[in-house]
Amino acid sequence: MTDSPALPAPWPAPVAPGTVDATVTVPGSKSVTNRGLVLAALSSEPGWLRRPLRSRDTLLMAEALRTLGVGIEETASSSSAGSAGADALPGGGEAWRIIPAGLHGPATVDVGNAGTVMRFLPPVAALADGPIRFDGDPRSYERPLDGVIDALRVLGARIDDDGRGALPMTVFGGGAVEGGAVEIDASSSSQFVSALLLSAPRFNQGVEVRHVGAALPSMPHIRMTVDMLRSVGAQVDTPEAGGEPNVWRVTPGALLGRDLVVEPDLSNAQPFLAAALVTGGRVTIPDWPEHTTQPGDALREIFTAMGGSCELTDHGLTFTGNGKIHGIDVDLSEVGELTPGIAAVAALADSPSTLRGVAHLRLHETDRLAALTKELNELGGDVTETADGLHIRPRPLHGGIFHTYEDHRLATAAAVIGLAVEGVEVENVATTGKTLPDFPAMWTEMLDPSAAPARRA
Ligand SMILES: O=C(O)C1=C[C@@H](OP(=O)(O)O)[C@@H](O)[C@H](O)C1
Ligand SMILES: C=C(OP(=O)(O)O)C(=O)O
Repeated sequence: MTDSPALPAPWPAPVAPGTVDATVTVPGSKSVTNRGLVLAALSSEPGWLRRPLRSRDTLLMAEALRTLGVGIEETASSSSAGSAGADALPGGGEAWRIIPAGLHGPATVDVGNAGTVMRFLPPVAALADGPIRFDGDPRSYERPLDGVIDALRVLGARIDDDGRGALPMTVFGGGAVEGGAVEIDASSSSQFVSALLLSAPRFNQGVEVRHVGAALPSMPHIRMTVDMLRSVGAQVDTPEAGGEPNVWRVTPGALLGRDLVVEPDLSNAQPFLAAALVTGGRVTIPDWPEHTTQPGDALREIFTAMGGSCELTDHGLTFTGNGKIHGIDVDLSEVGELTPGIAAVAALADSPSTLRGVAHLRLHETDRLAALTKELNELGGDVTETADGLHIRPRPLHGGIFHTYEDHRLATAAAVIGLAVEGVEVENVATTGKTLPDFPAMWTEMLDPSAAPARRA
């Protein structure tokens, strides 16, 4: 948890020159893009992903699928336009055309530090032919994967790991997975459940996943998995649809190639909405979906409870701050990825906050509870870790380096603090590239909309 000498100079987080008044177009959802890629790769016909997120996590997913034999091509705006060639991924066509093919090894998958890649792809690899090695950033070795590894073994896959139930590992794909019933403890990550459900239509017997153990976090992300599976023709039984609690069933069957438009990433909208709250200004996020399974939608309620108001219109979601920020006592277990941004706002509030239900954040990109506590306290804050969250007592803060631990959401949280506190410097702001590569420029543009043309020129 120290500075790396190789890192560039920290980014001076700009203090808000006044009340923010901006419209911020947020790129596509990481969670939708990576599910869309996996489902399209497993389909029986080509599909489209429009306005996909292009960030480290999604490019790693695309690259891994290509390594396994899937075609992913950059295209212009419509399906009648020709492909720009398979090597154009990181740049910017408007859509990806995904052409499923026989999945095969030998291959090596770099998961980076992407939970979606390290959890969603091993079941895909088990369906492939040949050995597929999984490796990633040092932190990926520490993030839990046992639920996926153990379940795949029960369902008929062969996996060699070093016995810790974590990366690095090799999946020896046998070209098919028998599937069937399996019990897992997914209390450390909902992504275990999502991972098994996403590939299950291709298992010989489909799957019945039963979660046993402490409460499951991030339920909206499991609903997102179920909705997206159904949208490509899969049959899924869920607890919500009158089934047994904590049991999901997927019937084997072919998946359809679809044309999917990716919603903006509502969790990445968070720092911009927070800017309206913190400065008493107004921020509009275009294309905010009326109905969504994204956890970021909960910000409408959470940030309204902390001050200000929001309105969803044809123009998008407009959040208007009123110059006051109130503390909050809230269970974030369903929306854990919002915790760093809520903690930042809470540190600037007029009363204490308690953020609960997020013990599993200790196993995210970094130990988020420890990192938030340390970094906010080093700026003069008064934050204590609880068994399952944070207690935040606002204090006058001062400037200093905010370390980010290769965690995109720590970096964006620091930028929110910097709006109100002079001299906050964000270490390794480039780590926002995990899900939002353009963050520093978007932030500057939000504070000074006249900067927009220069950036685009
Ligand atoms: O399935 C997904 O896309 C995600 C599920 C959640 O993971 P956990 O359940 O591990 O918190 C969330 O925090 C992560 O950012 C994305
Ligand atoms: C926890 C997160 O990511 P991952 O998909 O790597 O789990 C996150 O984006 O907040």
